[in-house]
Amino acid sequence: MVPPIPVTLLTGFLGAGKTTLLNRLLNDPAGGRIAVVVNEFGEAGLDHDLIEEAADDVVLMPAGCVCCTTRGELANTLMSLLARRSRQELVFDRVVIETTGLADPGPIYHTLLTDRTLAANYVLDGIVTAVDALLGPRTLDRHAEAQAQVAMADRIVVTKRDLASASELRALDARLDRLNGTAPRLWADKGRVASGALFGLGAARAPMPAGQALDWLGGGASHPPAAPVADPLAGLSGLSGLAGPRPAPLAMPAVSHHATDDRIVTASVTLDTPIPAEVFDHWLETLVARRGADILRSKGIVHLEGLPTPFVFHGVQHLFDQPVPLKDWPEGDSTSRVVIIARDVPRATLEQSLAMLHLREVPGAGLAESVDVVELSDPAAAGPGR
Ligand SMILES: Nc1nc2c(ncn2[C@@H]2O[C@H](COP(=O)(O)OP(=O)(O)OP(=O)(O)O)[C@@H](O)[C@H]2O)c(=O)[nH]1
Repeated sequence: MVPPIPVTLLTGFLGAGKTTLLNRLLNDPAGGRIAVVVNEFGEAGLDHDLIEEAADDVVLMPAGCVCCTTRGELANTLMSLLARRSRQELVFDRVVIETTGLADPGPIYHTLLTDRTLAANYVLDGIVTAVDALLGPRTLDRHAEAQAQVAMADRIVVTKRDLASASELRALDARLDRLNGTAPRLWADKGRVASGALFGLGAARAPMPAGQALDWLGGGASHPPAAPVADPLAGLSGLSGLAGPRPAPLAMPAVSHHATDDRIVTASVTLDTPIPAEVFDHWLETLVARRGADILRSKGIVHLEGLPTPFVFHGVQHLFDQPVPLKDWPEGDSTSRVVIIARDVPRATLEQSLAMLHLREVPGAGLAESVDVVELSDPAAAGPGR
């Protein structure tokens, strides 16, 4: 079977430096040959004009925002890329979709997953979000889209470092920690990042080594990108936001106290014993049914009862890619770890939901209500996350 083509979603607010980054990525040998999908916002087609290399491999989509008005168009564009590839008119190993600054990555991911032909031929490699070191904080104050782009990211690239003071950089760093403590962070110098740092992020569907999965699940904020985790157990325990049996060298960031960032909340759980499959399914179904639209990212390494190795799962909003089996997992280790990043869901609600994973069987109606349903089903309860 031909392996699916990895797709990178390059997102970030207007002017954050996406095109500058993309121009560098096109020259990164680690990326192989890259087909680029960009879209015009307005009529200028500015991005297209700015992309210097690989002109034949750049596909310009019609005007409109890639996340909503042109979802069908995006599907058509990706299909046309496939057709041109099979006719050997285009040769490429991966696709980068540069979204407009206002785009929410969720619907694009939706397109990739739900169109049967696209899903068979493409797989999301990762979401890369550019954040402007100088203007980023103000943008985050004002635009929920910018917060969502950060919260959903697998990698955050801070751009224009040369324009910000050391204290501004520290403040931004702390803020990004709060919005997304699980995505490794790097700095781009006029678009330059370490070779390969933005590709092969682990969301792609392939058996994944344990260390890589842990890195993907979140090694904590770091720049340069986090080194592979030498001791998978240490990495895993360190990601827990809850008290665990092991020390937590990479503790989850504290919940934001900034007024606007309070809308984005991360909660996580670590479990030492395998989870009954029905409990896991029930938990996920309940969460998605009640809060699917508010779940920006969910990811985890999950050890189910009766299975020899854990698998990696990840989702954007209510959509989930195929679970990926993990290889090289330490024998005898049954640790599971699940992280949820949500918007407008109280932290206590997320933690209550995650607590369901400790159950040994699917709760009956009475227990379900006491554990999660009351909170989860009550949108009025969704105030600023705590
Ligand atoms: N000083 C400085 N300027 C940068 C850096 N990276 C990008 N820029 C500048 O920032 C401006 C915006 O960069 P773009 O790459 O066009 O940003 P974009 O996110 O693609 O912009 P839109 O497509 O309009 O959303 C350009 O003038 C870049 O030259 C950097 O590291 N330092």
